[in-house]
Amino acid sequence: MLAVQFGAGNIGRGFIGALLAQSGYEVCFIDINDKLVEALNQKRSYRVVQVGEKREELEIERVWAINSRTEREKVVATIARADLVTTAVGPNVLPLIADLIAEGLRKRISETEKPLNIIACENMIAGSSLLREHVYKHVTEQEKELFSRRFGFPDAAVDCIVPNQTHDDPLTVAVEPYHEWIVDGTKIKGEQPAVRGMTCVDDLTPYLERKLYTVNTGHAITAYLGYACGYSTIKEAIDDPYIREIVQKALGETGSLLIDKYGFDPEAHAAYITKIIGRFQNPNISDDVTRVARSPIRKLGANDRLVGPARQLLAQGKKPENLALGIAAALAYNYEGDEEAVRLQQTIARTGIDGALCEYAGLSRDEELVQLVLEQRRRLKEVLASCRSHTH
Ligand SMILES: NC(=O)c1ccc[n+]([C@@H]2O[C@H](COP(=O)([O-])OP(=O)(O)OC[C@H]3O[C@@H](n4cnc5c(N)ncnc54)[C@H](O)[C@@H]3O)[C@@H](O)[C@H]2O)c1
Ligand SMILES: O=P(O)(O)OC[C@@H](O)[C@@H](O)[C@H](O)[C@H](O)CO
Repeated sequence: MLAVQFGAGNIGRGFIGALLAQSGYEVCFIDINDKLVEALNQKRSYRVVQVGEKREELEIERVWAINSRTEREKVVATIARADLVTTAVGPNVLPLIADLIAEGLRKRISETEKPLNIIACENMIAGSSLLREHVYKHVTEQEKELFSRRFGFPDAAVDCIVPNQTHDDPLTVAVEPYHEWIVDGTKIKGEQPAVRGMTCVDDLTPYLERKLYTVNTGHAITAYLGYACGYSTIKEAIDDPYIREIVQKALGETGSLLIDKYGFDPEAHAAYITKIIGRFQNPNISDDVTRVARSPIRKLGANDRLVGPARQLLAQGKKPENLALGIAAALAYNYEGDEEAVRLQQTIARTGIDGALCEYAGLSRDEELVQLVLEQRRRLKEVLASCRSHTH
């Protein structure tokens, strides 16, 4: 069995590629990073280190790579004979790989009738559906019909914290021991892929929203408040009782939404939140706040981890003050090493906070959430004055 994994980065190697290889797939990584591609082809294996209470090392074998910048034909031919295609490249990159996938699927149709599933493992709502839309921009109406019968684009939720790596060996990747991979089983074409650790469900939305609006909401607020308070890592930030309290309250807000919408058991959900905060505190992982805070414009998107739940709560007549504080902190994110942060600050300088929320979060100036965020900006100043890094 052959799996094609777009993205040989942190989650690509540390989680998706590792599970695929452990399930008996030969894994072909597609990436544009010359160093990674060369190293994978030279070594044909890499090490995954699970760092929890216990440390466990796994050698991931039968892997190789193709550089999609220089070897397009090879990528197309490999997709044509693959048994599964997955991606972990970042939501903004999905449109950039769509033409290559379309070409690969076109070639496949000329060679075999076997169905194929393409699963985008990105932190977003309906990532595979979005990838399908982009792929369909590169095919004819007639091809679309055949593609729809033959190729599945099941959406997925993936959860495993994989920080930026700092080993001498460019392929070794340290990951947390926790992981979850849930796929929309109703959109799979042909047989369900046999992947260890992957669960197929009939209704993905509750799982996807639970993950994005708990793990990623909490993570983002920790990162933006942590950055504002001068912390470097997620652990340092969440260990500040002031920040932890706000994160806990924000997750109480998203929790009330999720319990209401999907009927999750309140006690089980409270335990889920506790577990997640414990994951942020993992002493064996050093996760930079700037990794978790990356791409603030994407993270301020209308359905993303901050604005998505905040808008839904307001529609229910609730006032998500802590989410709004998180949004205010995201808007204050001015890290110069992040291209989106720089653009966000330029937009704010030109149009104000409300202008930026209209442009990036799809809000209108008179919307309640905009007012709430403006109010919470004042509270942000108090937080900065009270957090431990400033009081010590
Ligand atoms: N790291 C995590 O903890 C984690 C967990 C769950 C989900 N995710 C999601 O997985 C995705 C990737 O995150 P990551 O942390 O692994 O990022 P990363 O930057 O470590 O990896 C992304 C990889 O994609 C490659 N890439 C970029 N453009 C490409 C292109 N045009 N074609 C092929 N490859 C290309 C990069 O070179 C890089 O190796 C994101 O959507 C992220 O939200 C990450
Ligand atoms: O990958 P992003 O930029 O959407 O979000 C940053 C982190 O919150 C994210 O990568 C988490 O580590 C991951 O989603 C945990 O499952």
